[in-house]
Amino acid sequence: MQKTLAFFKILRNFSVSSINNQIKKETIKPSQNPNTKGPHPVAILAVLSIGVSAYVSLVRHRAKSSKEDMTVCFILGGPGSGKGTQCAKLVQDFGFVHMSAGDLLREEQQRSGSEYGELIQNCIKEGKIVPMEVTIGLLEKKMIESDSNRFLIDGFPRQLDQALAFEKEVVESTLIIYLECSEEVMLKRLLKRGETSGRIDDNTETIKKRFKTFLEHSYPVVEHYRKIPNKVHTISSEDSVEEVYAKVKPIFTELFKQK
Ligand SMILES: Nc1ncnc2c1ncn2[C@@H]1O[C@H](COP(=O)(O)OP(=O)(O)OP(=O)(O)O)[C@@H](O)[C@H]1O
Ligand SMILES: O=c1ccn([C@@H]2O[C@H](COP(=O)(O)O)[C@@H](O)[C@H]2O)c(=O)[nH]1
Repeated sequence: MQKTLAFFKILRNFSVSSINNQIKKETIKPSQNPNTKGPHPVAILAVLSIGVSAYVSLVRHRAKSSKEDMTVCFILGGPGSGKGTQCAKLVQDFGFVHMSAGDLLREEQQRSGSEYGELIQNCIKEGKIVPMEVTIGLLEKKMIESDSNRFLIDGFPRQLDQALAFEKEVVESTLIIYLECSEEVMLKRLLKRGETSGRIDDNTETIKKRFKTFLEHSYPVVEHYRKIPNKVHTISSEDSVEEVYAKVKPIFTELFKQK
């Protein structure tokens, strides 16, 4: 069952309080850490209540999926390379659940009461990467809540340590699509999108920072997976949406023929 979601690890890890604890571990000195004397009763209650609903989802999910059925694909590429656009088409043709890490973070940022709102907003504005405990927690939650066994993870992992953590703690990826696009084309697309998107990072200053972060931190993820034969499918995404999809679609047709 290695390829199946590590459900019990998820139950162990997944909960807002769990994310809190992991982040607090990084920021609270041991002498200040209230957890050193054991979990706070409120934390136990939170874990229990979240755990019950997660367990219900788990039972529903497990009934529908087995490890052999799980398909988890990372859709990677620079900002504006067309990841979300291609994912939308794959959802229609192959019934994937599309999980955009950026969208999940923006939702969490806007969720009233989120204690990560400010952190996420600052990272997005500066084109920086949000700590992986937050992102992986949100991805896990969405996977647990879903009844599907086909997932497209768009724009994650953003960094090699995220890739390693996700594959160890959650599930191994099936394949990776890397959409290759020049900065010139991506900049043009993002500025056009910025006319209507309302996104705080679709502006020249932030886009330049996002390009830098991509090259320094995210591209090494692609290079890492390229060491595994046939794992990464590199597709030029400079052509029209339909032309790009004509290269993407057969990869999945072939994949599901084998499954
Ligand atoms: N092949 C294409 N040709 C022309 N425009 C495209 C193409 N693919 C996507 N676009 C447009 O470019 C913009 C960025 O596309 P999309 O949101 O899919 O990229 P992304 O890689 O998901 O971006 P981000 O990482 O910033 O979320 C959108 O406005 C989209 O309509
Ligand atoms: O795994 C992730 C995904 C995204 N971010 C942050 O969000 C913005 C926007 O991401 P898009 O994929 O372009 O929607 C990105 O620049 C990061 O700041 C992240 O930290 N981790």
